[in-house]
Amino acid sequence: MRTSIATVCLSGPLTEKLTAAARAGFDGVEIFENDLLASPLTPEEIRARCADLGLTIDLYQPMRDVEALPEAEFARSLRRARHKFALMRRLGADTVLVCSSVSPDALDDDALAAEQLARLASLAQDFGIRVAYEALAWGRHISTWDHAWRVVEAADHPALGTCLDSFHILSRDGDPKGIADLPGEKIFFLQLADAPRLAMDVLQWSRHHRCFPGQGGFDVAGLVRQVLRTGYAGPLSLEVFNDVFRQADAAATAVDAQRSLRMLQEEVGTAPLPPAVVPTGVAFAELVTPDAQPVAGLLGALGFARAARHRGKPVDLWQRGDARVLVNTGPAERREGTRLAAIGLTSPDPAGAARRAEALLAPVLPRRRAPGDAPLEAVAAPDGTELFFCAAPGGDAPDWRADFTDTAPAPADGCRIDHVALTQPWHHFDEAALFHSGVLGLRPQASVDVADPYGLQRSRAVTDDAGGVRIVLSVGPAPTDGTAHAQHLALATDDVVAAARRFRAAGGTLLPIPANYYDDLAARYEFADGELETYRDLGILYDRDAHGVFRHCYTHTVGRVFVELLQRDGGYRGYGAPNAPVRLAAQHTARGFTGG
Ligand SMILES: O=C(O)c1ccc(O)c(O)c1
Ligand SMILES: [Mg+2]
Repeated sequence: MRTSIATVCLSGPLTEKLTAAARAGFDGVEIFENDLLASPLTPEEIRARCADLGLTIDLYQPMRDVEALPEAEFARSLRRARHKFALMRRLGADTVLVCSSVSPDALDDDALAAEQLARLASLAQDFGIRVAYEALAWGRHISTWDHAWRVVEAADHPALGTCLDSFHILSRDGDPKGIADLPGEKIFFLQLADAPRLAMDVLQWSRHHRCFPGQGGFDVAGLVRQVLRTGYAGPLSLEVFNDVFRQADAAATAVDAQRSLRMLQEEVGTAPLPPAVVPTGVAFAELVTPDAQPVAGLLGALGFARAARHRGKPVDLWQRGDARVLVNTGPAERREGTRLAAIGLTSPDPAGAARRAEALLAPVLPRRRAPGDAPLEAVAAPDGTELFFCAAPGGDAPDWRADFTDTAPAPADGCRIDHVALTQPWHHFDEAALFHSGVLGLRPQASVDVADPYGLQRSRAVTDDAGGVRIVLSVGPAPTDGTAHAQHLALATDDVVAAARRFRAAGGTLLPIPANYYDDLAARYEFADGELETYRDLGILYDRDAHGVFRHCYTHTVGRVFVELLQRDGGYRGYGAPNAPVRLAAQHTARGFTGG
């Protein structure tokens, strides 16, 4: 199906919005009146620009407070409309959106609304224009899709149809079932938006918190399926009012938007995608650093050994048990300090995983192959993290480890990468969750808010069902210090107490946790003799859920990166979220002597 996006979704001047929409692969746009009013281009120039970019203007909007008015006022509506229709001819737009009146002067009179909308449609018809009537969820008298439809049906004018907007329908818990019975040719337009479930005034919710389908809590696909049953043949158009998108880079937002529509189309069956290939494990995490020494110190104290060296690049493989960390000191990587730059994901079908990623607009990375290197497929996540799709060892596909030589034995124990936590740039959070779930086929978990001493941190994990891959995405308060950019690598061990002691004995610094935390723990849980004292001594944090127990502690930070040592017992599923405020505060306190 054709895809369209409202200019209100994107930041910047109109021309930048149009360029971003076209580059991301949209077929058309809805032009918001304010974007046109603020543009130095004439309507003819805007029309030409759209044509050059291969975009159609699918909708012009909105006209407000038009219908169910006393006659003298309605005459003024018609006068306004005549101007707008003349403008639309210059633009080359043939559908106008009229939203249900919010005017205190509007009368609660469906027959009058129908009669006046028919007169408006007659005028529109003279200009070759169609009127799409939409119920705003906060409309004064008409606020539901079925009410708007009844008025359109009563008006019975060929140039009058309805516009369905998923936000207005689903925010009111409207039942979209009856939509399938509408005549498809009378649905003149379909606007799509998702939103998180929030208990707030519906107008504020709509104007500030809409998001792209798949990023909120609405069943947008269910609604689209109903609409498709009618034979609706117009575009799928995104109309998202969102405070973050208004400020974010338009090009990235447009890609995020198009990705969400592609996933939606896959879900409703109108445009298939290469199937998701869910990764089964973390093959490696890659740190890039200008200075190998502090990283080697950290990994060495954690019990890792340098197990191999890349044949052609300054990259070392450090390993402990099943946890593998690449340390890259290549010259091109040195500018940004120590950071977690890449994740290798074990994939049952690396080429298939890359095909899906590409179909979902992930930038495909050059393979940067030296002669003889394993041809690794790689794409970039929205935050720039490189994701490598690695074949499982022992199969037919090339093994990334074949590129490494000087192999030495690594300590064999139960250590593995439990999760990788990546702080997202603030405007990429929803995009990141959609990317990791849609592109990688990982399941998004509930979003949690955690208090940081200087703001609020939101975080959300995406995981495979078996727990082989867990990526924790978070977005923090405005960057005031290093904690806002922090990334971490969480290592699961069979004995976190032993791992913490070993780390400290080897010269590592564990994040000190305030005594008050342990006094509170003592109040909440019963511990065996000496247990709590051990945790207090090592800075180990403790949590329980319905399944089991979680114990974890944190190392000092190198560059942007720190390591969490953890032990999951009895099938504990979370990440110790109740402890996160204490950890964040401790990291703020500790910075300065961490060497970060
Ligand atoms: O918030 C509004 O006013 C508004 C305007 C036009 C729309 O299509 C819409 O869904 C909302
Ligand atoms: Mg709308």
